[in-house]
Amino acid sequence: MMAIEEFKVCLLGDTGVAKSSIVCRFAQDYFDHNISPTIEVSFVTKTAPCGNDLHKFLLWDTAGQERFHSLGASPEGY
Ligand SMILES: Nc1nc2c(ncn2[C@@H]2O[C@H](COP(=O)(O)OP(=O)(O)OP(=O)(O)O)[C@@H](O)[C@H]2O)c(=O)[nH]1
Repeated sequence: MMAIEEFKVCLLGDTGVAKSSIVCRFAQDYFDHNISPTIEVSFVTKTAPCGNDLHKFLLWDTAGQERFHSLGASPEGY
């Protein structure tokens, strides 16, 4: 039986440093030239095989713009 290992990743950083673009490329293998700024926080999951196991990534993409108060917006906290 396959084991599932879970990884929790939170991206933090100034606005425009490409946090969302990295998540988009990682989760969907896609690049959007006109990607919108993140508001508060977005959550994405990606599961990928690794050897005989599965790796599940839980990704929190926070807003870089201070006015969105992303660190206080997560219902689960960090
Ligand atoms: N040329 C180029 N532009 C990039 C690259 N990665 C991201 N960008 C652009 O940089 C800008 C900001 O990218 P985002 O991913 O929205 O940055 P962010 O850190 O998530 O920004 P916030 O959501 O405001 O926190 C966007 O216009 C992207 O298209 C890259 O590798 N090359």
